[in-house]
Amino acid sequence: MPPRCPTLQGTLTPFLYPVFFGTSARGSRTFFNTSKRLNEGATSNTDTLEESDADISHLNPPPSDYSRTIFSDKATVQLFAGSGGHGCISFLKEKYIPAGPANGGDGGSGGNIWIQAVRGETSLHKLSRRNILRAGRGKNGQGRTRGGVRGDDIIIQVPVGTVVREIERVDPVFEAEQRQKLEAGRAPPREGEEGSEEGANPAGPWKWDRSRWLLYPAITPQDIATAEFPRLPRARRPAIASVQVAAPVSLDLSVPMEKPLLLAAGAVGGLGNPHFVTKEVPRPKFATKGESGMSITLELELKLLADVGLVGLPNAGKSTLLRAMSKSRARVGNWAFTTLQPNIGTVVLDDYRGRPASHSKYADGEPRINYTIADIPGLVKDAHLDRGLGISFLRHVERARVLAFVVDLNAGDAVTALRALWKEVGEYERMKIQEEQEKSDPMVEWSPFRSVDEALRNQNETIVIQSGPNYNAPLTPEIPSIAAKPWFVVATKADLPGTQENFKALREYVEEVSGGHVEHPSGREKVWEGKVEALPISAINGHGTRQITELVVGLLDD
Ligand SMILES: Nc1nc2c(ncn2[C@@H]2O[C@H](COP(=O)(O)OP(=O)(O)OP(=O)(O)O)[C@@H](O)[C@H]2O)c(=O)[nH]1
Ligand SMILES: [Mg+2]
Repeated sequence: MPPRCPTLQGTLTPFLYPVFFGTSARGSRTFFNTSKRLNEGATSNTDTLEESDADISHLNPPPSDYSRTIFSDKATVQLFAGSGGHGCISFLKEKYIPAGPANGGDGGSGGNIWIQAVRGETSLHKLSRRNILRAGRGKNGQGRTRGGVRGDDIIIQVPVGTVVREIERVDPVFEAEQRQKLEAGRAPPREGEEGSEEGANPAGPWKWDRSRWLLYPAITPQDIATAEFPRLPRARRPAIASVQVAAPVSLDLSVPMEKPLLLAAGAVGGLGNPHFVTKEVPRPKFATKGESGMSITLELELKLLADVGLVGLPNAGKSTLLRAMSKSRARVGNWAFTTLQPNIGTVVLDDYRGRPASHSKYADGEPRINYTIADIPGLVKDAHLDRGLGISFLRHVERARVLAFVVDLNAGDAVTALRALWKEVGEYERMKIQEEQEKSDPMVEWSPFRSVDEALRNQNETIVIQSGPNYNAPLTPEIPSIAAKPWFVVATKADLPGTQENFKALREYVEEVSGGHVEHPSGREKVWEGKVEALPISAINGHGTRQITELVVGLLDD
């Protein structure tokens, strides 16, 4: 493993504050030497870029250079799995066989709905605009025992980092199963008492159920009245339903998926008339209709997965920093709330032009070639009381592995700003824990009486109080506390005059926090115990960004 942030003390942007680092000439040599050592002779493209002011026009861009991306991090969608096609009523008819046997095919099953987290997607805006997604309906069966064609499937592709929660589910097959169970357990009617409203005697004969049976077109109303139907087949599920995500859906899609996951299986098709051939009824003039597809309402929430999350007050210079470190074209402006939605930038460590620019490795041993930074709208004081844009955007940095607190050295006391930021982060965490607790509070399941009769007999009303979390598949991994994440402070606008004192005070404060001499700004007990760095930078000139990369790579490797 490479030494973590090897000579950070010696390389702390000496060109910004030479006073802190001895003479400027010695300081800059140290910087280049360190870079050389770190890169082991790598082509110093980045060095030259960073140290010269040649290509910094993109850091203070004209409005034409902003990219405007459509972004949405929340969506509620209603999914309809495909209904099954109807069975067919048909009879063989050939030259010398005028009235042959039944040969109607079964209906095709409805389309399934899948979900897959993929790398290319970055936002949920397509889903939030659609709202309703319907898989294809299965086609009806045909004569000559030809089955209906399956309905078209839908694959919902979402960005990596999407959390999916179920809000509502209507599953006709489940309801039919419950009804059948209920009927099976029902006490036989007492003497002199009428049967149920369906008039179904368990032993038959059964009457026509309009919603389930399909009749031969030539059948007359008299035929229907007198005809006896066989018992309705049980509600069926397709075989693929066995791999369906267990209800209620609760998924955390935090890695790209090779194969999609089945959310809702399409319903099975109806049965053709050959299924109902008996000795008494050799030519049945009925078939069953396809099952109706289930519908699920899902709430999707995107929590961006970046390695570094930038947390700062509005106008602190977060977006400029992102532009300085990556190819992001985030909007920059000298007013608060320039950024209205999160931006992600990728810092390339290895541009494949020479030897690798870092010896950093991912957990699986692969060399790290880049890392990502998330820039979010600025937090204001009392953001947790819904001031400014609120703290909802913090969920995008909540999952970042490293937090970078961006403090403007030219906007008042930097220590106060840093403490205010930590306070908002702490409030966000407190609210989140409270929300999680509410979610896992006991749920009451209540199935009411279905008829006056049941109420009089006091049957079938059940109240089940489930204890513990109601999600039986809690895929959401345990997220470590935000205060336990590695963090550092980026002090921006260090190029402006009169910022030195402010930075000095900030650095002293941060050192005291690291040494445990003052209370951690989050006010929490369990906090990250590493050494907190404060890096002075001038993002607008591209100065000091390399130190951030060195520090981040070291922290990511830990
Ligand atoms: N002098 C100087 N100005 C800077 C520096 N970094 C950013 N600025 C300026 O500060 C202003 C705000 O920069 P932004 O990057 O838009 O700030 P932000 O934190 O993203 O702001 P919001 O998105 O509104 O939260 C812009 O006018 C930048 O040009 C710096 O290092 N030095
Ligand atoms: Mg911004």
